[in-house]
Amino acid sequence: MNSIKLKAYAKINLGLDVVRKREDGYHEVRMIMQTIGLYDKVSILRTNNTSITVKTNLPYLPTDENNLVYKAAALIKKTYNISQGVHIILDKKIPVAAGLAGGSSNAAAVLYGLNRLFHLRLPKEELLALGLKLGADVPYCLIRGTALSEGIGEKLTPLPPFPSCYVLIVKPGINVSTRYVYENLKLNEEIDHPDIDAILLAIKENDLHGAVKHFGNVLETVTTKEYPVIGEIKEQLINAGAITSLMSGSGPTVFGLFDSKENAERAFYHFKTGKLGKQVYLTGLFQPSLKFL
Ligand SMILES: C[C@](O)(CO)[C@H](O)COP(=O)(O)OP(=O)(O)OC[C@H]1O[C@@H](n2ccc(N)nc2=O)[C@H](O)[C@@H]1O
Ligand SMILES: Nc1ncnc2c1ncn2[C@@H]1O[C@H](COP(=O)(O)OP(=O)(O)OP(=O)(O)O)[C@@H](O)[C@H]1O
Repeated sequence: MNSIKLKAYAKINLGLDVVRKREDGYHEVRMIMQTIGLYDKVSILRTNNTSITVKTNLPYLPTDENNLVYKAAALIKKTYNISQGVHIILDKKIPVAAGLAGGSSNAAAVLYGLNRLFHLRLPKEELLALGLKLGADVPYCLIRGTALSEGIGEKLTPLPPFPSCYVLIVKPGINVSTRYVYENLKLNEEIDHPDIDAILLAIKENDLHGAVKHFGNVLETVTTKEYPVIGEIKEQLINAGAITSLMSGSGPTVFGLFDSKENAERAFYHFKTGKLGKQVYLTGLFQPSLKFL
């Protein structure tokens, strides 16, 4: 095999709670993760030289060692002493710096792909550990589906599939750095913590409406203050018939879940033709039948 083509899916956080700040600056989290149908295409080709080259459809993305796919390939090459080079073609559709783990998902695809291409036969634990070196969301992006994520994102517990629904993604035209959001989070008594255990219970009972009642993201306390557009999108999603609306990850993307196709399509049209959403996608949940790991 000389090449491999993969789909790298985006995630949303159905619940995001921060338990405490660790001494190293990272935060201990409890999150419910969900893969959605929006994906980037990642093609990896073995070459006749020793270098890593990256090509992407987005001119503003780095193609050097600052791209997470480059980092993932370099990590594999160095760790397993591989001299052969690779060329990676990245066709991006997932909004960048959006809270949808686009870069992390691309990196996970490269780890998985190179494990296959170079016949490394790495055990799951080893791939997950390599993933964590690249970013807190990368291990989850290898597992995919519905999962509980704890620690800084490395303690993963697969969950039963979240009940089926429509997902509307609305990203306003602002960029938010994950690091900035965590650094500015104030964990005081005023913070409203989502009830992650109640969401877990509802998922086990396949209770869509029961689950969404408990959704919440503590990182909104940082971003909605600074960017009121996030709150406006959340409100408009509810007015358009969403059964819940929430910011994903560190934002600024907001998602709405719908139990009716008609409402979801009407809301899609509303945001597509409106001013608040720069990038708008109507998709669904993605439950992989074939897991990366
Ligand atoms: C916001 C989420 O996307 C939710 O899924 C993740 O918690 C962030 O995952 P990520 O973007 O893969 O995070 P990394 O690339 O490892 O870290 C980016 C920055 O976020 C902060 N960070 C990240 C994860 C975490 N549990 N605590 C943190 O404080 C750190 O300051 C770090 O400098
Ligand atoms: N393959 C990649 N795809 C997207 N961004 C990348 C990639 N490699 C490096 N980056 C850089 O990483 C930054 C964050 O990108 P990304 O799209 O992964 O953020 P995110 O969706 O907020 O991730 P998360 O939800 O994990 O916080 C961007 O500023 C971008 O320049």
